[in-house]
Amino acid sequence: MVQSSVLGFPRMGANRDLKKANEAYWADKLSRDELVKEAKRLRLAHWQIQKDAGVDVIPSNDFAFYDHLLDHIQLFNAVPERYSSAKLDALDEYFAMGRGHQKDGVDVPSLEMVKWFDSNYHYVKPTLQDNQTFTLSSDPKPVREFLEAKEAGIITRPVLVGPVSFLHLGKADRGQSVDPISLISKLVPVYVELLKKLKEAGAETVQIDEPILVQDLPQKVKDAFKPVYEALTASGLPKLVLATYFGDVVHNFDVFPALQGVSAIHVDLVRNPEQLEAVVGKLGPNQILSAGVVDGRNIWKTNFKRAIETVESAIQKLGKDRVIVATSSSLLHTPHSLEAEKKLDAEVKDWFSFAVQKVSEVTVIAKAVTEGPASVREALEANAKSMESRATSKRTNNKDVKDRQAGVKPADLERQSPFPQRLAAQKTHLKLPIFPTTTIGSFPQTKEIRIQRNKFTKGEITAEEYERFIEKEIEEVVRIQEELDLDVLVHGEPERNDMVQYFGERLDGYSFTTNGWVQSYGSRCVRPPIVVGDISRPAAMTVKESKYAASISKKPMKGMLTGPITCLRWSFPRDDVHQSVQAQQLALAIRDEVVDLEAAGVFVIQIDEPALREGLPLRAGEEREKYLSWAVDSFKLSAAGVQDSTQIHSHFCYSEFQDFFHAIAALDADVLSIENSKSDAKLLKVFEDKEYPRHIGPGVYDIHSPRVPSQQEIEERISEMLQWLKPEQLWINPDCGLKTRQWKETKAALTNMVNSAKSYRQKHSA
Ligand SMILES: CN1c2c(nc(N)[nH]c2=O)NC[C@@H]1CNc1ccc(C(=O)N[C@@H](CCC(=O)N[C@@H](CCC(=O)N[C@@H](CCC(=O)O)C(=O)O)C(=O)O)C(=O)O)cc1
Ligand SMILES: N[C@@H](CCS)C(=O)O
Ligand SMILES: [Zn+2]
Repeated sequence: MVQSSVLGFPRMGANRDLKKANEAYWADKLSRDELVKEAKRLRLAHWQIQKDAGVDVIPSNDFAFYDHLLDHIQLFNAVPERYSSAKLDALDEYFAMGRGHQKDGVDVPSLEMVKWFDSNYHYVKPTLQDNQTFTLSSDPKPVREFLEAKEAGIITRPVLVGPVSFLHLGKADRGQSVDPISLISKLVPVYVELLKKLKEAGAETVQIDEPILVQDLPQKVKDAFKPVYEALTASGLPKLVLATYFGDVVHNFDVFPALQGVSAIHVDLVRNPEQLEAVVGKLGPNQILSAGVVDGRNIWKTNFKRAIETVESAIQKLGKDRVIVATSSSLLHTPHSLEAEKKLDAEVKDWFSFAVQKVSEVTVIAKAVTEGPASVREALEANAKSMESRATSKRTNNKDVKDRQAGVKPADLERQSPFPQRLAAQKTHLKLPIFPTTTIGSFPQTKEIRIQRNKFTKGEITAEEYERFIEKEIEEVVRIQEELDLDVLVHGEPERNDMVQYFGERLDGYSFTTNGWVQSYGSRCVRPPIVVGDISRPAAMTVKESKYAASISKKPMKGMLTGPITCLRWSFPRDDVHQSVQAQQLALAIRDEVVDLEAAGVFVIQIDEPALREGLPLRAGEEREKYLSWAVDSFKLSAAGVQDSTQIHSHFCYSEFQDFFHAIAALDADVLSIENSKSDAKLLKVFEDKEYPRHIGPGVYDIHSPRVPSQQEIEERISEMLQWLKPEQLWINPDCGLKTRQWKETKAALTNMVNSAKSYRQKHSA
């Protein structure tokens, strides 16, 4: 019999229940016990969904209050001393690492959070010390949750992040120089102890994720697999299913001999179906293939015919007992259920499948290959109809869009003049001081803003009433920025539910959901819009708000747009057309918006591209360069329609730009704002080394945490930056937008930031 399996289920619940519970707990509106109870309810509900659908292998320990890497940090007592010494309750210590803690005399910033591979999910980086030790927590979460499911009558397969990935995805703490992988021999005994405890609890099999196997790995990391998996596959421990996802493992086949002891290897056959044959050829004589054929990263219905063919071809070589049908990755990256979508157009709804539906898909495919297609004939016929409907839909063939794309010329990608001329024109036009201050766009999205938007969406207030409310918000944000004495103002983005969803809702070729939430980090969720056809802009999207904001202040107003790559990456893209085509369609739509903003009197325009980096193919090489070429072209096409005197900003909220610096430089943006407050300022050295000529605002404080940075702290940060950047180049801004913050901390932090800039201006003129 071919088993069906799910690698992980979304944690938030049908109605973002976990987000609501976490946030209520943080606001002292929910007790610890109530939060714990709610988490248990969600876990049980999610296991039950999978059990009811008939999934054979159901995961546990895929739940996390905040993030699963953070769970492992606490599980192995790899908690940096600044948190453990605060003597907080275990749950509060956990949240302190995730989001910082500034209460009752304890003041600790959060640990660094970075993108989970090429997804829009963020994980907390294991942050390691030179004298790092690991011990197993006294009440290990994976065991606790396994027993919880068992008590409910569900035997699960616990999921762990593997030790090699845990360390390789980590880093040395600030001021430490430890090479994370050198700690492997200290960590492995803790995994062994944990596996023993899981076995004692009744876990026969454990899923151990080693997703780094899809990346290029240094030899020493590859070498670590052998001793690790010898130890973890010793007798008396549960069987291991080693899971990889988001790429192919063929380039790491030299590691496979080290994995001979694991009972199964999971590979992503949605992303890289071509690896199937090679992987099958590399399996040991009894090893099982877990075939990831149901996409954990997108919302399209699985093409059953294609998936069944893939699984059948594995069965032909391995036999039915050595193949498992699985999701390609955890379903963490998909919304909970399509059932909640009452407003979706019926045509496109028929093309989609969210987590709950995907769970059923794995069971249908497993049944089809076990008992034959006749056993699921109805499901196969319905699926074939959906595939046919999508392939022949009018939505995907917009002649006007295609004609415009065909007419794009190389000159459309270039600004009128090189940077020095533009800079001169912008100086005259904008008259900014040295160390100019600005923010990244959004200001706090208060409860009141969300309530009003909700009322508008439900038709409880009119468009006019909502517009008036937004104008009032903009006016207030502008006044506050004037009081703070910022130099380049923003309108605050109060009208935007999300920086991508907002644009998706205004562009033709997109569909959007009412409840299709996906966790981005911690309690924060996004509702990615879905690209269902060719994209075009039926009308201006942001001009009204930016024009209004510009009209009520004498200071320069920065217009705020989301760039083509970010719009694409943070949407669910089409899988029937290359992403470069979708990006160019988006670029043309945004170009029109940029030109309209300039015509409306907005002469500083920021085109955010925070997703540019996460789109990088995971391995270096030709694919990466191809991606960067079309991605950079899309950005340039979106930005180049303006005069020299109009200043184009771009924003990236990450600091890992070394490996594609040439692409950042090629964007030719006049000003870049980047995340930097939580990384080593010496990362900025690359700007000096490469003699980067344009202006840069490395974030001077972290916006993910409610913590207020002191003026001294910000000045120290600026001083570090000035080791690598020229004063004339440096802008002073936070790491990212302020939408997740409260006003109180926002004003306090920006006051300190503006004062720091002023202090530097004085030092500079002295
Ligand atoms: C900058 N980042 C973004 C990423 N991806 C995006 N798509 N967008 C981003 O901004 N990736 C990287 C980073 C970090 N990520 C995030 C992600 C999400 C948030 C965030 O603040 N999310 C909000 C939801 C935002 C939103 O869409 N809000 C809507 C709906 C609000 C709502 O919940 N309404 C209620 C009713 C009103 C009420 O009573 O409150 C409801 O529907 O029940 C809106 O504003 O209209 C979140 O809350 O998680 C930040 C950074
Ligand atoms: N302009 C956006 C960028 C986020 S990456 C904001 O400020 O929220
Ligand atoms: Zn950002």
